[in-house]
Amino acid sequence: MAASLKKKKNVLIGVTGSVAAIKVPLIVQELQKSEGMNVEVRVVTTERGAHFFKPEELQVQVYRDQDEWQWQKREDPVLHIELRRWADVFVIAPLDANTLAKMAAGLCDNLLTCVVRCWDLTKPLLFCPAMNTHMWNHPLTQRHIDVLKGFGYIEVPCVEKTLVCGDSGLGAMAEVSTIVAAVHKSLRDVDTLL
Ligand SMILES: CC(C)(CO)[C@@H](O)C(=O)NCCC(=O)N/C=C\S
Repeated sequence: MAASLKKKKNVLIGVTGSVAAIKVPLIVQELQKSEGMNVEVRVVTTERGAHFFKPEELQVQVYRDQDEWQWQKREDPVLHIELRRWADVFVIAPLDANTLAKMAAGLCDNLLTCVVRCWDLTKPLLFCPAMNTHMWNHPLTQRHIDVLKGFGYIEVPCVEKTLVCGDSGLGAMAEVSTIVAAVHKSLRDVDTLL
């Protein structure tokens, strides 16, 4: 069946303030290809995340904190609720240490963490940690990751690399191909569930 006839799947990509966000344009491109699937991609970024890529170059809808404050009157939509309804899958790539901690504690002080805080736990939420090795090795990291996995969120584990700051070790975001494959798997799993 032609991809266009397949049921459209909506993928929301969350972007936070790790230097790995330089890979976001690649992730978007690969997900838009998605052979044999009809995938629509949108992006929600934190202000720190937007530092690492040019939202206007992505050719997809990119939501930022200020978009939440277009709300003026009672009947206006609430953006983080609209995004939770729209998305079939939510993949946060990269997930920096700060937003990891916020998610584990239920903080929701920006658009991205508000979508997380109201997320429909019957839909897949994938997270791709990315941080300096010394941050990764702090015991808080695994403690927070275990909390997220306790909610049923799916970890796409970081990998060992010589990081941009010169440190070597764990903390690098998973490869783009790994992230895309994990999203495709969760989309197929959602299909079999429905
Ligand atoms: C940027 C990329 C993808 C290049 O291969 C890789 O170094 C990475 O995932 N880094 C994320 C770790 C990080 O945020 N380091 C911050 C200070 S060292």
